[in-house]
Amino acid sequence: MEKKQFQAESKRLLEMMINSIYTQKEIFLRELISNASDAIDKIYYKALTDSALVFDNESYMIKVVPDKQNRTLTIRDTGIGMTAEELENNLGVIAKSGSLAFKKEHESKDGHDLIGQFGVGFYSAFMVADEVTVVSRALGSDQAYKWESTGAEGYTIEPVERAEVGTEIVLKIKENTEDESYEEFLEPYRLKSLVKKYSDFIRYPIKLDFSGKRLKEGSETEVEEYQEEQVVNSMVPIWRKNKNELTTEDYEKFYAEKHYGFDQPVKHIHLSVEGAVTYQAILFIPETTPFNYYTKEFEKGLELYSNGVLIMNKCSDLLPDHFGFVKGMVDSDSLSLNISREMLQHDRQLKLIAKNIAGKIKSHLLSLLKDEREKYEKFYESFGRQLKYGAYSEFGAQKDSLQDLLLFASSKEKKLVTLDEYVSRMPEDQAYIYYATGESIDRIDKLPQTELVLDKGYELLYFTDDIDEFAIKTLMNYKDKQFKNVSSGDLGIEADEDQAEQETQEHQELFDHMKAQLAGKVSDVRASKRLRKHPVCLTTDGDVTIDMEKILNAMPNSSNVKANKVLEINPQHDVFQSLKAAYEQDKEKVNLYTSLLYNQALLIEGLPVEDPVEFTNEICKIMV
Ligand SMILES: Nc1ncnc2c1ncn2[C@@H]1O[C@H](COP(=O)(O)OP(=O)(O)OP(=O)(O)O)[C@@H](O)[C@H]1O
Repeated sequence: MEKKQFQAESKRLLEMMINSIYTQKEIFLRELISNASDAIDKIYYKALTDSALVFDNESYMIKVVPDKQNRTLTIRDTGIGMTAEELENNLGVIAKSGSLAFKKEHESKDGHDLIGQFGVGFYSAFMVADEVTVVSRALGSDQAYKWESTGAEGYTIEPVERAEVGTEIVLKIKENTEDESYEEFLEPYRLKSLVKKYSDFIRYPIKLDFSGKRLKEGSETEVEEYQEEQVVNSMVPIWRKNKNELTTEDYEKFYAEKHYGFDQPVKHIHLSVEGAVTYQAILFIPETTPFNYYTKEFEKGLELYSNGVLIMNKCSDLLPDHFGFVKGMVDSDSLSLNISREMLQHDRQLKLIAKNIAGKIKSHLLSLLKDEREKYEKFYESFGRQLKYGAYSEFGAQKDSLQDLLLFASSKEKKLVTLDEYVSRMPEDQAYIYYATGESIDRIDKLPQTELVLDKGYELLYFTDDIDEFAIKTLMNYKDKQFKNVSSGDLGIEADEDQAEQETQEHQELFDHMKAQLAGKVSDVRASKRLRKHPVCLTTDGDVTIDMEKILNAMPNSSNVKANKVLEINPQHDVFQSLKAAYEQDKEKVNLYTSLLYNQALLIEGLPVEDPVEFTNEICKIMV
């Protein structure tokens, strides 16, 4: 029999294919199953226009048969088959896709879209096989043909007998090497898991035989041998089903089966979008943070399917960072895939899908916040920090779309509130949105700086997360109301300003004396407008607050940021009377008091005293 040579380009291409196009050997099964599914689809198409042909779903299937003894793996289908000419053209010429030609001839409009388009998938078989044999009988023909090849050397075609229409591809699986085990492709359970991974939603049943030993039904000791055929794929993708037919349990089951997480998602979003882009998606908002979520190891992304076949496990381009917690999948037929299907060629479609998805996620989160507050708060506990970080990063590029999703603890009923809730109940005379920073709500409540704002009956937001103040500084304002740290120089509460200024002027000499003593530590000492019961506190002038100073300086490579600190003294407090008296009689005592008051203010702020030994000595001095 004459051995035909692959065309010269084909020969090179085949070598390239076997060695470099695909990164994973296991995808050969996906490619062969996709071809088998295409071949069945082609009968379906023909039946649409040929009344003599009846397409009844029952008769069509794909069977995968491993044979360990002969070291072969067979993929058999009941599809349209190939004539000798088609075998020659489709399998003898690499990069020639019979499926693409067929697709052009039969424009599909009903979702039965063929998968093949490049004319290379078949050759991935040579990644795991030394020899590939294809026996095929075309629809409408009595004669079958056998195509056989051991790779780059060429192929033979000869007539053979085959009872049914369809194709059978037999792979002679390679011997194991030191680094590679090919044998795994002869294990039914491994094959099943590959079908589940890549081809679960192929429309036709994919069958595999399983055999082994098991306990006889009803008996606890008697063992029997069994052999059974199982359909291993789910066939109908849940995302192609009508939302009305699905229950929350169906979605939760899908979430668990797909190993998206061990938790129960707080919400699922089922999308079926048609228009500028066409895609289906099922997205989940998880409840709990994956253990590595806030680390570099975490990889965001959605599963990407094209025509029901898995293309990419984690397509990160589909999700913006601030929604990186979302799990799920997208299936679109309108993507341009590259030859190995491992990458997307033009990302215009993908960008459109990603933008569309981000909008949908946002609107679903907003409706969760509005209609199911408790669930939203649960979600926010896990991923709120991500949203705040999203508002802050990229110089606030996303702040407008994220600000309404933010929640902060508030002094009113000690609950989480949205910025909108805060602003909508602000009294008319309140000019700013007030917040205080600290380690915990308890600590903040004890801060002297909060006294005036709370006395006024204004609501206070508690910022206990490092990112809070940075996020809010990026927002700058919300509904035209600026944010104001209760420790900032000017609180915008008018009534007390004049009096404080008067007091500062009255005692200017004393304050100047104290300021000179604290040179390099504080930029000013003045009478406080905000203190009620406490004698002293630290505030800041300018943009950098004490908390920001702490956070920025704790970062690696910090550039030693300094907040402009101001020591505020409460002129109504008894301590101030002692200070005044000392200033008139004993300057040394003033210095001692100044140092003590400054160190107290540091402690209240949660900052370390600069010289603890000196500080305790000073306390002893006033005790004796
Ligand atoms: N099981 C099969 N039954 C019928 N025809 C087949 C079968 N397998 C392959 N073919 C034919 O061989 C052609 C080449 O297959 P191959 O997998 O190389 O490329 P493809 O499926 O067209 O494109 P892709 O590279 O995108 O998978 C197919 O287009 C199809 O016409």
